[in-house]
Amino acid sequence: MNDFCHPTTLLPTASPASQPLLRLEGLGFSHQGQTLLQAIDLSLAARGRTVILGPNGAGKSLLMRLAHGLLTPSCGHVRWATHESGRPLRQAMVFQRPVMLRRSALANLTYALAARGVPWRQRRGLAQAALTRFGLASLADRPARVLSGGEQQRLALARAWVLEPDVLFLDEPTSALDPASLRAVEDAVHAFHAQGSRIVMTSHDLNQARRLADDIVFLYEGHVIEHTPAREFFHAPSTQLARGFLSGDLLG
Ligand SMILES: Nc1ncnc2c1ncn2[C@@H]1O[C@H](COP(=O)(O)OP(=O)(O)OP(=O)(O)O)[C@@H](O)[C@H]1O
Repeated sequence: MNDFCHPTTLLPTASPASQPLLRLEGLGFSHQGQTLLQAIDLSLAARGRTVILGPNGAGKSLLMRLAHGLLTPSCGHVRWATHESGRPLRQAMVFQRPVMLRRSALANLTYALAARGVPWRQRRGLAQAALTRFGLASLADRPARVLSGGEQQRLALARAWVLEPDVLFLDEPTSALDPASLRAVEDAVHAFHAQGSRIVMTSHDLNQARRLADDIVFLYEGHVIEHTPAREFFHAPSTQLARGFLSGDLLG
């Protein structure tokens, strides 16, 4: 048992749809006796684009992985709303370094559709439409793993696109991309948002956060220091830590 939180179990119990989309309650994560995230209480509204900011090692990726269910919290609760029908929300995640199957670009998408239970007759058409949407139609038969970094990131976005996620997590999706690829990713974020996906992402690019965010979660040393509308965060951060971070004084 950790000494930084009360013993508890993960209860990913669905909340009524009228509740916030996601609630993190007393969330903590420790590893080998080291506390990496502590007492995270966070509520995300049903719509919008949240950008998680903070210095290197603050716990941004950990927070997203816990929310997405890739990691189990040491304590606290992750509570997702559901659809009115009771069906769980569909989630997808795009990583800094795309994880591609050893198959063609097209097959990476049809495989994801199969895993989602989409009938095989529909898979190829949906996959081709998504490749076209992301400017990858001419690369459909190329092995996904030989694509360039920017192409792979667009393929990862296309793979998320075909799954029509209610929630899309993006973990530093544009680091190591050139300006054109960065622009393509940001356009995709707008497109996902416009078609109803809830966006939760991390970034080290403050200009990108200004362009994309509706609200900012500012993390420091495993704690949520601020969660405020983006305009407020950038114009009048309420903590010294956030001011230091924005002025470049706070190094990771
Ligand atoms: N699965 C894991 N198990 C144990 N420790 C982890 C795990 N993932 C990350 N950590 C550790 O947790 C701390 C926070 O890592 P995290 O990747 O969340 O930081 P970050 O804020 O995303 O940093 P960066 O901006 O450098 O990507 C680091 O010390 C890291 O080594």
